[in-house]
Amino acid sequence: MNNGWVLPDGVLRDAPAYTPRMHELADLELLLTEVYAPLTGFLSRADLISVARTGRLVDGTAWPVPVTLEVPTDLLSRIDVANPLERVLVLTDTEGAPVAAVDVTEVWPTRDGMGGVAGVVRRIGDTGQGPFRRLRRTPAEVRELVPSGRVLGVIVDRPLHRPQLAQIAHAARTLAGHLLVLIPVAAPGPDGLAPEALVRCVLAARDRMPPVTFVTVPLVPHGDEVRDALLRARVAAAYGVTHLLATGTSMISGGLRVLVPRELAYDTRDGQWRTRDDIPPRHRRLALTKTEIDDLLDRGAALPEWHTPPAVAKELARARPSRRHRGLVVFFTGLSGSGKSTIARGVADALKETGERTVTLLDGDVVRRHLSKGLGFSAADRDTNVRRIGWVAAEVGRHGGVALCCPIAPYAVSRTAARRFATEAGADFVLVHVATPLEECERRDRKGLYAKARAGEITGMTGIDDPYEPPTDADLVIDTTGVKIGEAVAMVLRHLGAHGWIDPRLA
Ligand SMILES: Nc1ncnc2c1ncn2[C@@H]1O[C@H](COP(=O)(O)OS(=O)(=O)O)[C@@H](OP(=O)(O)O)[C@H]1O
Ligand SMILES: Nc1ncnc2c1ncn2[C@@H]1O[C@H](COP(=O)(O)OP(=O)(O)O)[C@@H](O)[C@H]1O
Repeated sequence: MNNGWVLPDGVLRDAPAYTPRMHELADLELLLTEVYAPLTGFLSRADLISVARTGRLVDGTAWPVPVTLEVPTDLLSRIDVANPLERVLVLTDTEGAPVAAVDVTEVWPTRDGMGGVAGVVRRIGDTGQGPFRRLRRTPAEVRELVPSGRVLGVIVDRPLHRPQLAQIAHAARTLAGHLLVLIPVAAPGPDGLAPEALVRCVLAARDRMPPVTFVTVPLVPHGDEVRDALLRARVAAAYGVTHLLATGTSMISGGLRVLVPRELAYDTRDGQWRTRDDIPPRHRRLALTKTEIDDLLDRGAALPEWHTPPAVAKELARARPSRRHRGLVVFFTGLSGSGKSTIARGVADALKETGERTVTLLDGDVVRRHLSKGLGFSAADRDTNVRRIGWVAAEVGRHGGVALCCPIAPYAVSRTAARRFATEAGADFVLVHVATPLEECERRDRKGLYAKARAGEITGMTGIDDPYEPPTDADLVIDTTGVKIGEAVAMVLRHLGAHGWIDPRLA
């Protein structure tokens, strides 16, 4: 898309550059590939107000969601909207490679240090690489691939098991149309599956589908269920879908015809999936719920073949390995001297002795000497320190290892970030609050820091004159006062064993 907009190279070279946030990059790609047509850029303030009020742009075109770009104000100070040669903003991908230029026609303050930007976008570079990139087809490419006639669209944001596959096959047969499967990939799906894992699961069901074309779409929710459903329908229509298969509870069509599938159940008499009410109760097996499926996967049990094609089950088991094989971050938080390192070391030793898991210990001193070298104890530095630890721990978890982290981690936001990093990496996260009270930590005062802080020789000591926010989301709380070290370690091992992360006999 270049919108007839030609610029001298020098203008692009000197223009300020910015990497938008993930959801903005997703919108950008949909603008550039004309999936969002007739939109050609990020919306103006007047359009945003109009969309919020009426679901229409100022010119009356129906448009369901805000499509916005926010940029730091210091970059905006280099933009002069009155001068076409000085109002160009270059947008780069997460690696910093230029993707698009915005012809900025309006800017306005949004929140502290950030401003909204409106303007037409033009592609100036590739949107880059990524798994399954070849499936990011443009509407024009899809139209080439799909035979003329009716097109049944299904937006697949969860793995397909036999009941959904039977619904799709039935709808395609009824419609006598080609099947177009759209897979949203900009962010983890509602089941928390990484996009590439979702695509693998969907492709694994390919031979159970009627003739089909797959497209991955960088579609992210914009925060309103009804409007997002309208957007999905619009996007489907842009790809040439004529009929949309309703999934979940959403029956919103946005002008498309919608097919509402019946609830199917498994008939044990002949192994067919058919309308639930057509099967006598004693021969009827209902589809497994998400909780039942997760529970089977967590325990490493095979998903039953009557419910899930083996190829899909295999991909799901890879995406969500049993807890005994899944990455795990055990994150200890508490005051200095509460016992975090001592307990973590005991847990590490126990795991190393059995050899059942690989262990990385991200201990305070070592971390501060290497990973966080140069950081101090200001709020910002502590936050950076904890996020770095959380990031590294998540990478350990991504590869199936156990990471044990023991920073004070006084701030809830930093701990929440660490939890998010782990979850996004497909690992589990256990927060252990070592809740030994200050008096006991101070009594231990292994490094003499509390005494120094009381004497006023040092400042900013956690618990004395620096804050500690006790967690409200701890999975395990241990006060080590009067507790033997071995018992505190055993409490953690028991918790890990009871929830399936390690052999319960280890405790
Ligand atoms: N001002 C101040 N406040 C708290 N702690 C201090 C401070 N200055 C140095 N130390 C020593 O540093 C250790 C804590 O570092 P952390 O990396 O765990 O802290 S944080 O999570 O970044 O807040 C901690 O060690 P541990 O006792 O092993 O926790 C302290 O001994
Ligand atoms: N049940 C217990 N668990 C852990 N540490 C204990 C326990 N009882 C006494 N301690 C002592 O408390 C101190 C805790 O120090 P450390 O593990 O370095 O704390 P932190 O890492 O939280 O700063 C150690 O000297 C340890 O021997």
